[in-house]
Amino acid sequence: MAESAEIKSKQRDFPLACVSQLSSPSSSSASPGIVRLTTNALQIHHDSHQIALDVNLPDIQIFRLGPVQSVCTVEGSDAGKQTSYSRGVAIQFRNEEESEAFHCVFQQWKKEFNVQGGNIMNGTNVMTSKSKFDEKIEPSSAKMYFHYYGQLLHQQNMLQDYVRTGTYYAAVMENRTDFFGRVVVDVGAGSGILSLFAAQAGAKHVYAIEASEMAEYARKLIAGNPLLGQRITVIKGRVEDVVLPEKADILISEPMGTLLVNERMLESYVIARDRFLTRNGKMFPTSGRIHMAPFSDEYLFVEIASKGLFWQQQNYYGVDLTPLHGTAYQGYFSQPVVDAFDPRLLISPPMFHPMDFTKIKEEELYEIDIPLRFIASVGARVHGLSCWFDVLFNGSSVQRWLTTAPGSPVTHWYQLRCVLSQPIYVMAGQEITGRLHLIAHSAQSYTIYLTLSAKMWGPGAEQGGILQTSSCKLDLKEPYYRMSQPQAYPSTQDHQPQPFLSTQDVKNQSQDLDDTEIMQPPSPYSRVQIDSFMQNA
Ligand SMILES: C[S@@+](CC[C@H](N)C(=O)[O-])C[C@H]1O[C@@H](n2cnc3c(N)ncnc32)[C@H](O)[C@@H]1O
Repeated sequence: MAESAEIKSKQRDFPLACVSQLSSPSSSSASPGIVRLTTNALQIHHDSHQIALDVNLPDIQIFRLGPVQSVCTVEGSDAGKQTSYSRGVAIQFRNEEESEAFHCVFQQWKKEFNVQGGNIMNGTNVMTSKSKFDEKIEPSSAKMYFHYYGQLLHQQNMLQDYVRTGTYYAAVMENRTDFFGRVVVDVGAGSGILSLFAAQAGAKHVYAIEASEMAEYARKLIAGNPLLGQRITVIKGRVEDVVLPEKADILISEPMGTLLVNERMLESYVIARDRFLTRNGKMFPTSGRIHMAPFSDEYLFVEIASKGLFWQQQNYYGVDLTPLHGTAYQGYFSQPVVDAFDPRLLISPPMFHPMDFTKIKEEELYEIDIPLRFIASVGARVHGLSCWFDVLFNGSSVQRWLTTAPGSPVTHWYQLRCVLSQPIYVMAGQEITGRLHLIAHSAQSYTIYLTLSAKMWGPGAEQGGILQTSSCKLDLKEPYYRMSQPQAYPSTQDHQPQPFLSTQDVKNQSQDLDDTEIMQPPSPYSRVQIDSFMQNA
């Protein structure tokens, strides 16, 4: 690609020896048109269509140059000019426009990274002004969060969720046209798997942004797949902070946490959209929905209520524990339960709260207020609200859903249930109203406020009945993980979400499963007419 050329900076007399390999300036996977530069002591010398850069340390910064006339690299040190460098790059542009375009990007980058006198002051690609991420998130939370994702075992856990990873693969491959020849940004790339999928689908270039130490492993994985890897650039940093040299045609990401919003990574996805995506660019996933329905599960309720019994001992080694019983009891009910439950536990058709990732504002994710209204299909004690989510890949060729609904193939997200310490009773046909109010907190999660109400029939019904209301406050950051083995549901790859199976499907599956694989016996109160859900869903 690059031709040998003798280039000399007119500003400084650079001893440039020329080589003919564009990829020479960096150790790994430079692509045509991209120069990777190590940048701790970067200087730029610009003379019309020529640039020379001194580069020293191995922090990598990337400039997408567009077509360049020639690129030369040089090894050595410019001791006579009081500048030392281990490697230098000289770039000659074909015309003034290309040169100007490069300089615009370079000046913006210098400003954002506080590069003074050719040196990056903080030595990394982190902005010195307080980042949007730091304004919202406690440093201790962020540290633990990125430490978690920096470990291969946790990335493996996600990769081994075949419903998840398989759906992403299918969504990308079935919509190759959305990736072919396009610039892609992988938001929170982790191991780099989605970047590699995008490259398989023919992406022109993929920027894989990853904040944790996993970025190093991603580089390794990508370097080990050179045919794809030559079109992928891993950038270690947070999407709130890194600067990209060009806009993306499509974003790909897996930013979903429990209840869709846990981890608050959706906000980073939206920030990435505003920072990197071209107007009318695509997002994979494109939108999501939080689904909710009241459930009845006596076994779960008794299990949680019993946990606090320990604190009812009046003689624990001579100590009366009962003063803490109330606090412990409430504490157990403040943990949302994460498990895969039988959809027959639902007592009404679900409702959902939609989110369009292409339009939603980041601030709208700080507080999510959902009014609730259900009609009970059966008479039962309502023990709380169950929640799950799905996301849509709205491809140009195929619309593919990834669902985490109860009764669908189990994912590593399972489902989430908020359990009331005071259940309410409803009759079939009765209206249940309430509110699910999620307030984001600085530990990358949400406080959940749930209220469910129903009007009791019977005495007083003529006046509108007696209102039963039950409320609870939960911390999404502190769930009670109650999962057993994943259930052996057959994997479906249908294009539409199937939040519910028919009653017959559920029966058939129960017969297919070993007893040990069934999560819990159905609640005696779970006489749900699932077929009616299908009609209403
Ligand atoms: C759920 S994992 C998904 C990883 C990978 N994309 C996949 O599908 O297997 C999310 C990844 O995003 C990274 N991440 C989260 N917030 C980020 C941010 N603000 N900037 C960059 N990376 C982030 C995490 O470190 C983590 O590796």
